[in-house]
Amino acid sequence: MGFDISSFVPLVIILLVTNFLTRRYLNSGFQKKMVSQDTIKKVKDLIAEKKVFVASKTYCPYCQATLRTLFEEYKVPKEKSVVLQLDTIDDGADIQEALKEINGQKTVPNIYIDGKHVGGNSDLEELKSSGKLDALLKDVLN
Ligand SMILES: N[C@@H](CCC(=O)N[C@@H](CS)C(=O)NCC(=O)O)C(=O)O
Repeated sequence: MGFDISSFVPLVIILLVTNFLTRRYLNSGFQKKMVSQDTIKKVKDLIAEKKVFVASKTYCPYCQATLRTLFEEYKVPKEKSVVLQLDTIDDGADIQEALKEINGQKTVPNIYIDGKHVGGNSDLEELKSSGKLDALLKDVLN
Protein backbone atom coordinates (compact mmCIF):
# COMPACT_ATOMS: atom_id res chain seq x y z
CA MET A 1 0.00 0.00 0.00
CA GLY A 2 2.13 2.89 -1.24
CA PHE A 3 1.38 6.29 -2.71
CA ASP A 4 0.26 5.67 -6.27
CA ILE A 5 0.16 8.87 -8.32
CA SER A 6 -1.75 7.18 -11.13
CA SER A 7 -4.84 6.96 -8.94
CA PHE A 8 -5.03 10.79 -9.03
CA VAL A 9 -5.02 10.97 -12.83
CA PRO A 10 -8.82 10.61 -13.26
CA LEU A 11 -9.38 13.24 -10.56
CA VAL A 12 -7.01 15.68 -12.24
CA ILE A 13 -8.71 15.10 -15.60
CA ILE A 14 -12.13 15.73 -14.04
CA LEU A 15 -10.87 18.96 -12.46
CA LEU A 16 -9.35 20.18 -15.73
CA VAL A 17 -12.50 19.41 -17.72
CA THR A 18 -14.76 21.08 -15.12
CA ASN A 19 -12.53 24.13 -15.06
CA PHE A 20 -12.59 24.38 -18.86
CA LEU A 21 -16.37 23.98 -19.09
CA THR A 22 -17.00 26.52 -16.33
CA ARG A 23 -14.82 29.13 -18.01
CA ARG A 24 -16.25 28.44 -21.45
CA TYR A 25 -19.97 28.38 -20.67
CA LEU A 26 -20.64 30.00 -17.31
CA ASN A 27 -18.36 33.00 -17.60
CA SER A 28 -19.63 33.97 -21.03
CA GLY A 29 -23.02 34.46 -19.40
CA PHE A 30 -21.69 36.32 -16.39
CA GLN A 31 -19.46 38.49 -18.52
CA LYS A 32 -22.43 39.84 -20.48
CA LYS A 33 -21.66 43.53 -20.47
CA MET A 34 -23.75 45.27 -17.83
CA VAL A 35 -25.04 48.70 -18.68
CA SER A 36 -25.66 51.01 -15.77
CA GLN A 37 -29.11 52.54 -15.30
CA ASP A 38 -27.35 55.93 -15.35
CA THR A 39 -26.07 55.29 -18.87
CA ILE A 40 -29.49 54.09 -20.01
CA LYS A 41 -31.07 57.23 -18.60
CA LYS A 42 -28.41 59.43 -20.17
CA VAL A 43 -29.01 57.83 -23.59
CA LYS A 44 -32.81 58.15 -23.27
CA ASP A 45 -32.39 61.82 -22.37
CA LEU A 46 -30.13 62.40 -25.39
CA ILE A 47 -32.69 60.71 -27.66
CA ALA A 48 -35.47 62.94 -26.30
CA GLU A 49 -33.38 66.13 -26.38
CA LYS A 50 -33.66 67.00 -30.10
CA LYS A 51 -35.74 66.11 -33.15
CA VAL A 52 -33.05 63.80 -34.57
CA PHE A 53 -30.64 61.49 -32.75
CA VAL A 54 -27.94 59.49 -34.51
CA ALA A 55 -25.39 57.23 -32.85
CA SER A 56 -22.65 56.94 -35.44
CA LYS A 57 -19.02 55.90 -35.93
CA THR A 58 -16.64 58.05 -37.98
CA TYR A 59 -15.36 55.17 -40.14
CA CYS A 60 -18.77 53.60 -40.82
CA PRO A 61 -19.96 54.02 -44.42
CA TYR A 62 -23.62 53.42 -43.45
CA CYS A 63 -23.33 56.23 -40.89
CA GLN A 64 -21.79 58.53 -43.47
CA ALA A 65 -24.69 57.76 -45.82
CA THR A 66 -27.19 58.52 -43.03
CA LEU A 67 -25.54 61.81 -42.15
CA ARG A 68 -25.48 62.75 -45.84
CA THR A 69 -29.18 61.96 -46.20
CA LEU A 70 -30.22 63.86 -43.09
CA PHE A 71 -27.92 66.86 -43.16
CA GLU A 72 -27.02 67.37 -46.83
CA GLU A 73 -30.02 66.05 -48.70
CA TYR A 74 -32.80 66.86 -46.21
CA LYS A 75 -30.93 69.78 -44.66
CA VAL A 76 -31.87 68.99 -41.09
CA PRO A 77 -30.47 71.88 -39.05
CA LYS A 78 -27.49 70.66 -36.99
CA GLU A 79 -28.86 72.41 -33.90
CA LYS A 80 -31.97 70.24 -34.04
CA SER A 81 -29.96 67.06 -33.82
CA VAL A 82 -27.69 65.09 -31.54
CA VAL A 83 -25.02 63.13 -33.40
CA LEU A 84 -22.69 61.00 -31.32
CA GLN A 85 -19.54 59.60 -32.92
CA LEU A 86 -19.24 56.64 -30.58
CA ASP A 87 -15.68 55.79 -31.61
CA THR A 88 -14.44 59.21 -30.53
CA ILE A 89 -15.95 59.39 -27.04
CA ASP A 90 -14.85 57.67 -23.85
CA ASP A 91 -18.19 56.08 -23.05
CA GLY A 92 -19.04 55.28 -26.67
CA ALA A 93 -19.03 51.51 -26.07
CA ASP A 94 -21.34 51.92 -23.04
CA ILE A 95 -23.69 54.09 -25.06
CA GLN A 96 -23.80 51.49 -27.84
CA GLU A 97 -24.54 48.80 -25.25
CA ALA A 98 -27.28 50.97 -23.70
CA LEU A 99 -28.85 51.49 -27.15
CA LYS A 100 -28.87 47.73 -27.61
CA GLU A 101 -30.73 47.39 -24.30
CA ILE A 102 -33.20 50.11 -25.22
CA ASN A 103 -34.05 49.15 -28.81
CA GLY A 104 -32.35 45.82 -29.50
CA GLN A 105 -30.17 47.21 -32.28
CA LYS A 106 -26.46 46.40 -32.09
CA THR A 107 -25.21 48.31 -35.11
CA VAL A 108 -24.60 51.93 -36.03
CA PRO A 109 -26.06 54.15 -37.30
CA ASN A 110 -28.79 53.95 -34.68
CA ILE A 111 -31.33 56.57 -35.66
CA TYR A 112 -34.24 58.23 -33.87
CA ILE A 113 -36.63 60.85 -35.22
CA ASP A 114 -39.02 62.54 -32.80
CA GLY A 115 -37.99 60.11 -30.09
CA LYS A 116 -39.08 57.17 -32.23
CA HIS A 117 -36.64 54.48 -33.20
CA VAL A 118 -36.10 54.44 -36.96
CA GLY A 119 -33.38 51.77 -37.06
CA GLY A 120 -30.26 51.82 -39.23
CA ASN A 121 -29.35 53.36 -42.56
CA SER A 122 -31.30 50.80 -44.59
CA ASP A 123 -34.44 51.67 -42.60
CA LEU A 124 -33.83 55.36 -43.23
CA GLU A 125 -33.38 54.68 -46.96
CA GLU A 126 -36.63 52.75 -46.96
CA LEU A 127 -38.47 55.65 -45.34
CA LYS A 128 -36.91 57.97 -47.90
CA SER A 129 -37.91 55.92 -50.93
CA SER A 130 -41.44 55.39 -49.63
CA GLY A 131 -41.83 59.15 -49.16
CA LYS A 132 -42.41 58.81 -45.40
CA LEU A 133 -39.19 60.55 -44.37
CA ASP A 134 -40.45 63.92 -45.63
CA ALA A 135 -43.47 63.65 -43.36
CA LEU A 136 -41.36 62.59 -40.38
CA LEU A 137 -38.98 65.51 -40.83
CA LYS A 138 -41.64 68.00 -41.89
CA ASP A 139 -41.58 70.29 -38.87
CA VAL A 140 -37.77 70.59 -38.69
CA LEU A 141 -37.49 71.52 -42.32
CA ASN A 142 -39.59 74.65 -42.38
N1 LIG B 1 -27.91 47.33 -42.19
C1 LIG B 1 -27.23 48.23 -41.29
C2 LIG B 1 -25.73 47.99 -41.36
C3 LIG B 1 -24.97 48.78 -40.30
C4 LIG B 1 -23.60 48.18 -39.99
O1 LIG B 1 -23.27 47.06 -40.40
N2 LIG B 1 -22.81 48.94 -39.23
C5 LIG B 1 -21.53 48.45 -38.76
C6 LIG B 1 -20.48 49.56 -38.85
S1 LIG B 1 -20.22 50.09 -40.53
C7 LIG B 1 -21.61 48.11 -37.28
O2 LIG B 1 -22.41 48.68 -36.55
N3 LIG B 1 -20.78 47.17 -36.83
C8 LIG B 1 -20.73 46.80 -35.44
C9 LIG B 1 -20.09 47.83 -34.58
O3 LIG B 1 -19.45 48.80 -35.08
O4 LIG B 1 -20.20 47.69 -33.35
C10 LIG B 1 -27.64 49.65 -41.65
O5 LIG B 1 -28.12 49.87 -42.77
O6 LIG B 1 -27.51 50.54 -40.79
